[in-house]
Amino acid sequence: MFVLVNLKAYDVDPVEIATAARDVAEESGARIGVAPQAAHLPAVADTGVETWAQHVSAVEHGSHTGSTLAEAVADAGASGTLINHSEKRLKLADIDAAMDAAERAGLETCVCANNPDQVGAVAALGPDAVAVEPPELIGGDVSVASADPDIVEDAVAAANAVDDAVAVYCGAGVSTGEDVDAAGDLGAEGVLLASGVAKADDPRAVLEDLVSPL
Ligand SMILES: O=C[C@H](O)COP(=O)(O)O
Repeated sequence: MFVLVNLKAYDVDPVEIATAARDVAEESGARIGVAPQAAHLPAVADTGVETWAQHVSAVEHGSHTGSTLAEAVADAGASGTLINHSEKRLKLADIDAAMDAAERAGLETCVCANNPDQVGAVAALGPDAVAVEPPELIGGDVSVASADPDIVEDAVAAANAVDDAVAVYCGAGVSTGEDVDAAGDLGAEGVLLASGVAKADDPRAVLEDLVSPL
């Protein structure tokens, strides 16, 4: 199971969380990634943790002020990127172009989707992974695996029907090892989470708990 921690725009110390994630990954052998703000990518990558971008734009080098260029993200130390997060949604054509940009830059891709139908649609574009996240559960206290297990199983089925090489992650409300375990039981190969770590008093303890069943 991959545990991918998205720091969104939370008021956190990204290096402190990245350092904790690196240590917990090393101690447990679990795969943990951290996706900070784009400006924090180099500092987070310098800790040695697996570093992801939260977004890349559907652009190449050129006159694209304000964009997040995939090549710049890779130069900053990221090895992967989220695309189409529920809080940064794109049109299908732009998801496709952002994936092209990520692949051009050598970034692993995880395309987010709200439901199994969208999972099937974006799986057809050939990302490395898709992450299903019901928007109404994002930021809440109840894990998607408990609140809506069917959506995870249906997302796995939808992705497999299109391309069984595409890994399926799930997210929203994940904050404990029990949640990670339940997600795995439903067929997910990873979890995408944010507030459970970013808003915790002790992020390292949460990370330790998250990987405890792995
Ligand atoms: O990127 C992470 C997801 O939106 C889940 O966020 P959450 O763990 O705060 O529910």
